[in-house]
Amino acid sequence: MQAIVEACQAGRIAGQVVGVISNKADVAGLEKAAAAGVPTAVLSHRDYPTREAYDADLQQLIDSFQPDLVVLAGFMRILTPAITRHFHGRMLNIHPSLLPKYKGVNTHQRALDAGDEEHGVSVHFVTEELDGGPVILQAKVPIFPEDTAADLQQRVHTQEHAIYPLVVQWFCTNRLRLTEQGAELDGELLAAEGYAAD
Ligand SMILES: Nc1nc2c(c(=O)[nH]1)N[C@@H](CN(C=O)c1ccc(C(=O)N[C@@H](CCC(=O)O)C(=O)O)cc1)CN2
Ligand SMILES: NCC(=O)N[C@@H]1O[C@H](COP(=O)([O-])[O-])[C@@H](O)[C@H]1O
Repeated sequence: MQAIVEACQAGRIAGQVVGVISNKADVAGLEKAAAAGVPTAVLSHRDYPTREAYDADLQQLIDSFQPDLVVLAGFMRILTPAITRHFHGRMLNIHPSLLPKYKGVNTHQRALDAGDEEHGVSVHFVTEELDGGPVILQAKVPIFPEDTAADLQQRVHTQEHAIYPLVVQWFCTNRLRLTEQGAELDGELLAAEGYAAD
Protein backbone atom coordinates (compact mmCIF):
# COMPACT_ATOMS: atom_id res chain seq x y z
CA MET A 1 0.00 0.00 0.00
CA GLN A 2 2.82 2.37 0.96
CA ALA A 3 4.64 1.67 -2.32
CA ILE A 4 1.51 2.61 -4.28
CA VAL A 5 0.86 5.78 -2.27
CA GLU A 6 4.49 6.85 -2.78
CA ALA A 7 4.38 6.05 -6.50
CA CYS A 8 1.25 8.19 -6.91
CA GLN A 9 2.76 11.08 -4.99
CA ALA A 10 6.00 10.81 -7.02
CA GLY A 11 4.07 10.84 -10.30
CA ARG A 12 5.04 7.27 -11.26
CA ILE A 13 1.35 6.38 -11.15
CA ALA A 14 -1.06 8.64 -13.02
CA GLY A 15 -3.56 8.53 -10.21
CA GLN A 16 -4.16 9.17 -6.55
CA VAL A 17 -5.08 7.01 -3.61
CA VAL A 18 -8.51 8.37 -2.66
CA GLY A 19 -8.87 6.24 0.43
CA VAL A 20 -7.52 3.33 2.48
CA ILE A 21 -9.98 0.98 4.16
CA SER A 22 -9.11 -1.71 6.68
CA ASN A 23 -11.17 -4.32 8.50
CA LYS A 24 -8.86 -3.87 11.48
CA ALA A 25 -8.27 -0.62 13.38
CA ASP A 26 -4.81 -1.31 14.78
CA VAL A 27 -2.85 -1.72 11.57
CA ALA A 28 0.22 0.16 10.34
CA GLY A 29 -1.33 0.68 6.91
CA LEU A 30 -3.88 3.11 8.33
CA GLU A 31 -1.17 5.08 10.13
CA LYS A 32 0.97 5.21 6.97
CA ALA A 33 -2.00 6.31 4.87
CA ALA A 34 -2.99 9.03 7.34
CA ALA A 35 0.63 10.23 7.52
CA ALA A 36 0.57 10.56 3.73
CA GLY A 37 -2.63 12.60 3.88
CA VAL A 38 -4.83 9.81 2.51
CA PRO A 39 -8.37 9.50 3.96
CA THR A 40 -8.88 6.28 5.94
CA ALA A 41 -11.79 4.22 7.21
CA VAL A 42 -12.25 1.08 9.29
CA LEU A 43 -15.06 -1.43 8.81
CA SER A 44 -14.70 -4.36 11.18
CA HIS A 45 -15.98 -7.71 9.96
CA ARG A 46 -16.51 -8.64 13.60
CA ASP A 47 -19.54 -6.32 13.70
CA TYR A 48 -21.43 -8.41 11.13
CA PRO A 49 -23.33 -11.72 11.38
CA THR A 50 -22.38 -12.89 7.87
CA ARG A 51 -19.76 -12.32 5.18
CA GLU A 52 -22.49 -11.18 2.81
CA ALA A 53 -23.71 -8.48 5.21
CA TYR A 54 -20.17 -7.26 5.77
CA ASP A 55 -19.35 -7.20 2.07
CA ALA A 56 -22.55 -5.25 1.28
CA ASP A 57 -21.50 -2.45 3.62
CA LEU A 58 -17.87 -2.71 2.49
CA GLN A 59 -19.02 -2.26 -1.10
CA GLN A 60 -21.01 0.84 -0.18
CA LEU A 61 -18.09 2.27 1.78
CA ILE A 62 -15.69 1.68 -1.12
CA ASP A 63 -18.17 3.24 -3.57
CA SER A 64 -18.42 6.31 -1.36
CA PHE A 65 -14.80 7.06 -2.33
CA GLN A 66 -15.74 6.71 -6.04
CA PRO A 67 -12.56 4.81 -7.01
CA ASP A 68 -11.73 3.70 -10.54
CA LEU A 69 -9.70 0.82 -9.11
CA VAL A 70 -9.73 -1.14 -5.86
CA VAL A 71 -6.30 -2.42 -4.79
CA LEU A 72 -6.12 -5.15 -2.16
CA ALA A 73 -2.89 -4.96 -0.17
CA GLY A 74 -2.95 -7.39 2.70
CA PHE A 75 -6.73 -7.45 2.86
CA MET A 76 -7.15 -10.79 4.57
CA ARG A 77 -10.85 -11.48 4.09
CA ILE A 78 -12.30 -13.81 1.50
CA LEU A 79 -14.76 -11.73 -0.52
CA THR A 80 -18.20 -13.03 -1.48
CA PRO A 81 -19.45 -13.20 -5.10
CA ALA A 82 -21.63 -10.07 -4.96
CA ILE A 83 -18.75 -7.71 -4.21
CA THR A 84 -16.29 -9.40 -6.57
CA ARG A 85 -18.88 -9.11 -9.33
CA HIS A 86 -19.51 -5.46 -8.48
CA PHE A 87 -15.82 -4.64 -8.87
CA HIS A 88 -15.18 -7.10 -11.71
CA GLY A 89 -12.28 -5.89 -13.81
CA ARG A 90 -11.40 -3.07 -11.40
CA MET A 91 -10.14 -4.92 -8.32
CA LEU A 92 -6.55 -6.16 -8.01
CA ASN A 93 -4.80 -8.29 -5.44
CA ILE A 94 -1.18 -9.05 -4.71
CA HIS A 95 -0.54 -12.60 -3.57
CA PRO A 96 2.78 -13.80 -2.13
CA SER A 97 3.26 -16.87 -4.32
CA LEU A 98 3.76 -17.84 -7.96
CA LEU A 99 0.09 -18.57 -8.65
CA PRO A 100 -1.48 -20.98 -9.21
CA LYS A 101 0.86 -22.42 -6.58
CA TYR A 102 -0.03 -21.86 -2.93
CA LYS A 103 -3.37 -20.10 -3.04
CA GLY A 104 -4.55 -19.01 0.40
CA VAL A 105 -2.38 -18.19 3.34
CA ASN A 106 1.01 -19.12 4.83
CA THR A 107 2.59 -19.24 1.36
CA HIS A 108 6.25 -18.72 2.31
CA GLN A 109 6.37 -21.61 4.77
CA ARG A 110 4.52 -23.83 2.30
CA ALA A 111 7.15 -23.11 -0.36
CA LEU A 112 9.93 -23.89 2.12
CA ASP A 113 8.23 -27.09 3.29
CA ALA A 114 7.86 -28.20 -0.33
CA GLY A 115 11.58 -27.72 -0.95
CA ASP A 116 10.98 -25.26 -3.77
CA GLU A 117 14.04 -23.53 -5.24
CA GLU A 118 12.10 -20.45 -6.32
CA HIS A 119 9.15 -18.49 -5.00
CA GLY A 120 7.62 -15.14 -5.78
CA VAL A 121 4.61 -12.89 -6.00
CA SER A 122 1.63 -12.53 -8.32
CA VAL A 123 -0.60 -9.56 -9.11
CA HIS A 124 -4.00 -10.65 -10.38
CA PHE A 125 -7.53 -9.48 -11.00
CA VAL A 126 -9.83 -10.45 -8.15
CA THR A 127 -12.66 -12.84 -8.99
CA GLU A 128 -14.97 -15.02 -6.93
CA GLU A 129 -12.38 -17.80 -6.97
CA LEU A 130 -9.91 -17.15 -4.15
CA ASP A 131 -6.55 -16.17 -5.69
CA GLY A 132 -7.84 -17.63 -8.95
CA GLY A 133 -8.34 -14.49 -11.02
CA PRO A 134 -6.33 -13.84 -14.20
CA VAL A 135 -2.68 -13.22 -13.38
CA ILE A 136 -1.24 -9.97 -14.68
CA LEU A 137 2.38 -9.93 -13.53
CA GLN A 138 4.67 -12.13 -11.48
CA ALA A 139 8.11 -11.68 -9.99
CA LYS A 140 10.36 -14.58 -8.97
CA VAL A 141 12.83 -14.81 -6.10
CA PRO A 142 15.32 -17.58 -5.29
CA ILE A 143 14.97 -19.71 -2.20
CA PHE A 144 18.27 -20.37 -0.38
CA PRO A 145 18.85 -23.43 1.83
CA GLU A 146 19.09 -21.45 5.05
CA ASP A 147 16.02 -19.31 4.35
CA THR A 148 13.32 -18.87 6.96
CA ALA A 149 9.78 -17.80 6.10
CA ALA A 150 10.70 -14.32 7.29
CA ASP A 151 13.73 -14.22 4.95
CA LEU A 152 11.50 -15.25 2.07
CA GLN A 153 8.79 -12.76 2.97
CA GLN A 154 11.32 -9.92 3.00
CA ARG A 155 12.75 -10.98 -0.40
CA VAL A 156 9.21 -11.20 -1.82
CA HIS A 157 8.23 -7.83 -0.31
CA THR A 158 11.00 -6.13 -2.30
CA GLN A 159 9.52 -7.50 -5.51
CA GLU A 160 5.97 -6.62 -4.43
CA HIS A 161 6.90 -3.00 -3.95
CA ALA A 162 8.36 -2.95 -7.44
CA ILE A 163 5.62 -4.68 -9.42
CA TYR A 164 2.39 -3.53 -7.79
CA PRO A 165 2.86 0.16 -8.67
CA LEU A 166 3.75 -0.92 -12.22
CA VAL A 167 0.49 -2.83 -12.64
CA VAL A 168 -1.55 -0.01 -11.09
CA GLN A 169 0.06 2.41 -13.57
CA TRP A 170 -0.87 0.08 -16.44
CA PHE A 171 -4.50 0.24 -15.27
CA CYS A 172 -4.43 4.01 -14.71
CA THR A 173 -3.12 4.58 -18.22
CA ASN A 174 -5.79 2.32 -19.76
CA ARG A 175 -3.25 -0.28 -20.91
CA LEU A 176 -4.58 -3.07 -18.68
CA ARG A 177 -8.07 -4.48 -18.73
CA LEU A 178 -9.96 -7.68 -17.95
CA THR A 179 -11.95 -9.15 -20.84
CA GLU A 180 -13.88 -12.37 -21.26
CA GLN A 181 -10.64 -13.89 -22.58
CA GLY A 182 -8.62 -12.80 -19.55
CA ALA A 183 -6.14 -10.09 -18.60
CA GLU A 184 -5.04 -7.99 -21.55
CA LEU A 185 -2.16 -5.53 -21.76
CA ASP A 186 -2.18 -3.18 -24.75
CA GLY A 187 -4.85 -5.37 -26.29
CA GLU A 188 -2.71 -8.54 -26.05
CA LEU A 189 -3.94 -11.44 -23.93
CA LEU A 190 -1.49 -12.13 -21.13
CA ALA A 191 -0.13 -15.62 -20.53
CA ALA A 192 -1.34 -17.67 -17.58
CA GLU A 193 1.63 -16.50 -15.56
CA GLY A 194 1.06 -12.89 -16.58
CA TYR A 195 3.17 -10.45 -18.54
CA ALA A 196 6.49 -11.84 -19.67
CA ALA A 197 9.06 -9.18 -20.41
CA ASP A 198 11.07 -10.06 -23.53
N1 LIG B 1 -13.18 -13.86 -3.58
C1 LIG B 1 -11.90 -13.45 -3.37
N2 LIG B 1 -11.57 -12.89 -2.20
C2 LIG B 1 -10.28 -12.50 -1.98
C3 LIG B 1 -9.28 -12.73 -2.95
C4 LIG B 1 -9.68 -13.31 -4.20
O1 LIG B 1 -8.84 -13.49 -5.12
N3 LIG B 1 -10.99 -13.65 -4.37
N4 LIG B 1 -7.94 -12.44 -2.66
C5 LIG B 1 -7.68 -12.37 -1.22
C6 LIG B 1 -6.30 -12.09 -0.73
N5 LIG B 1 -5.74 -13.33 -0.17
C7 LIG B 1 -4.56 -13.76 -0.71
O2 LIG B 1 -3.96 -13.12 -1.58
C8 LIG B 1 -6.35 -14.04 0.90
C9 LIG B 1 -6.96 -13.35 1.93
C10 LIG B 1 -7.56 -14.04 2.99
C11 LIG B 1 -7.56 -15.42 3.03
C12 LIG B 1 -8.23 -16.11 4.18
O3 LIG B 1 -8.16 -17.33 4.31
N6 LIG B 1 -8.89 -15.31 5.05
C13 LIG B 1 -9.62 -15.83 6.22
C14 LIG B 1 -9.28 -14.99 7.43
C15 LIG B 1 -7.79 -14.94 7.64
C16 LIG B 1 -7.43 -13.87 8.68
O4 LIG B 1 -8.33 -13.10 9.08
O5 LIG B 1 -6.24 -13.82 9.02
C17 LIG B 1 -11.12 -15.70 6.01
O6 LIG B 1 -11.55 -14.78 5.24
O7 LIG B 1 -11.83 -16.47 6.66
C18 LIG B 1 -6.97 -16.13 2.00
C19 LIG B 1 -6.34 -15.44 0.94
C20 LIG B 1 -8.63 -11.37 -0.60
N7 LIG B 1 -9.94 -11.90 -0.79
N1 LIG C 1 -3.08 -13.38 0.82
C1 LIG C 1 -2.89 -11.96 0.78
C2 LIG C 1 -1.54 -11.60 1.36
O1 LIG C 1 -0.90 -12.36 2.04
N2 LIG C 1 -1.11 -10.37 1.03
C3 LIG C 1 0.17 -9.88 1.51
O2 LIG C 1 -0.05 -8.81 2.38
C4 LIG C 1 0.92 -7.81 2.16
C5 LIG C 1 0.23 -6.52 1.85
O3 LIG C 1 1.19 -5.55 1.70
P1 LIG C 1 1.28 -4.35 2.75
O4 LIG C 1 0.59 -4.81 4.00
O5 LIG C 1 2.74 -4.14 2.92
O6 LIG C 1 0.56 -3.19 2.09
C6 LIG C 1 1.78 -8.25 1.01
O7 LIG C 1 2.99 -8.78 1.49
C7 LIG C 1 0.97 -9.32 0.34
O8 LIG C 1 1.76 -10.35 -0.22
